[in-house]
Amino acid sequence: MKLLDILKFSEEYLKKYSFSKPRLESEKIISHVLNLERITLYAYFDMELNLEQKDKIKNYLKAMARNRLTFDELPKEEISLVEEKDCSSENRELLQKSIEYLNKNDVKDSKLDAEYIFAHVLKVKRTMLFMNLRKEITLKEKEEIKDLLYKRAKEKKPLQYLLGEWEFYGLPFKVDERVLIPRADTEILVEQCKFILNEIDNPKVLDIGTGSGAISVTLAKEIPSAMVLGADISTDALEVAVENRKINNVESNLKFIKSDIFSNIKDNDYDMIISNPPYIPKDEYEELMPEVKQHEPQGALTDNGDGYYFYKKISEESSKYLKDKGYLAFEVGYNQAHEVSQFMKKAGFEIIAIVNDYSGIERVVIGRKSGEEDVNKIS
Ligand SMILES: C[S@@+](CC[C@H](N)C(=O)[O-])C[C@H]1O[C@@H](n2cnc3c(N)ncnc32)[C@H](O)[C@@H]1O
Repeated sequence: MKLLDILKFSEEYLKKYSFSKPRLESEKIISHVLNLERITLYAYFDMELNLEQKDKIKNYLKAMARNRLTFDELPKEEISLVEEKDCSSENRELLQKSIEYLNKNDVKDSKLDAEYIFAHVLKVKRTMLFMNLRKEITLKEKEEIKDLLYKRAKEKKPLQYLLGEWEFYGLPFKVDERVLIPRADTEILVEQCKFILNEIDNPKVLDIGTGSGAISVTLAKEIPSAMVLGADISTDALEVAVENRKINNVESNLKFIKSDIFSNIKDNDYDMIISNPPYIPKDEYEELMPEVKQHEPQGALTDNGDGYYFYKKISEESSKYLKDKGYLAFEVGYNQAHEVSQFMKKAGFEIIAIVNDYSGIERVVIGRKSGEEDVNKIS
């Protein structure tokens, strides 16, 4: 398109919006974009405009029409919006190449992971990424993206550790290699426990193997009247849990304690004991994908045995720490629900719910301690 054509187009456009001097306004826009004196424009009528110049002129026209303002009246913010180089296509291409790189390196959710990495570096929400691709990605940001992509593709570092944070039950959690990454399955455990705890006045809850504090923090946040104690054998994990307590502002009703299962637990009046313990059998642990095996803490994943050590131990000892009719709630691994229920029944718990996860796998087992009367009946 030649300069004269764009001048005519611009004049017609402004006429449609009833601008009083459409020709003059058009000349002002064009001379500004081409960095020419307005009175010399006629000498360049045959000049071909490039795509960027044409886009800029059109964007000025749109801004003037939208705001009902002349070129001289446009506010600074509108001008900088138009002047900003639109890097969308360049940035989309970079994103696409990044997805392909992750794909080639066997990263399963390559598209999602690349989008999360871009959003993290550009400091925007992933859902808002595409609206934020106009701006130029700086060299420093590109280097950061490259580094994260490499770690994800070659070192198989989980996305959550790369980002340093992850959402659980809609709440923000700091995560790093000191703790297990909170899983969506565990949200089902939290949801079920919440239903029960909401029916109890000022419930007292113990979370064994608290890790990042995902379960403890969420329950303390969701049920402000609850008093929650999160226990873990790992000092490293407890440090992260303390940070997450602060991030989520639940310091008043959540405490943490270092404890080897019940070794440091003193109170015997809990309304509920919850645990998502290490439940992967040793032989299955060896087969885990590199993301999990090489990066997540081994002590959070496996009991180095048949996978039932913690269920058995916690079931046997929980009664001492629970009120009568108190609850014991477990997250369980694939095919473990039946065996875990047996341990719980043997220890005097009535199974009140077995809940499936989103894939239809039995994921949560909840039991209730028999009251004194029931215990008498059994004995
Ligand atoms: C599967 S992770 C669960 C983490 C967190 N509760 C969650 O659901 O995301 C198990 C946790 O149990 C802890 N753990 C392992 N052995 C333990 C023990 N003997 N006593 C207490 N906690 C233990 C690990 O350090 C780890 O944080």
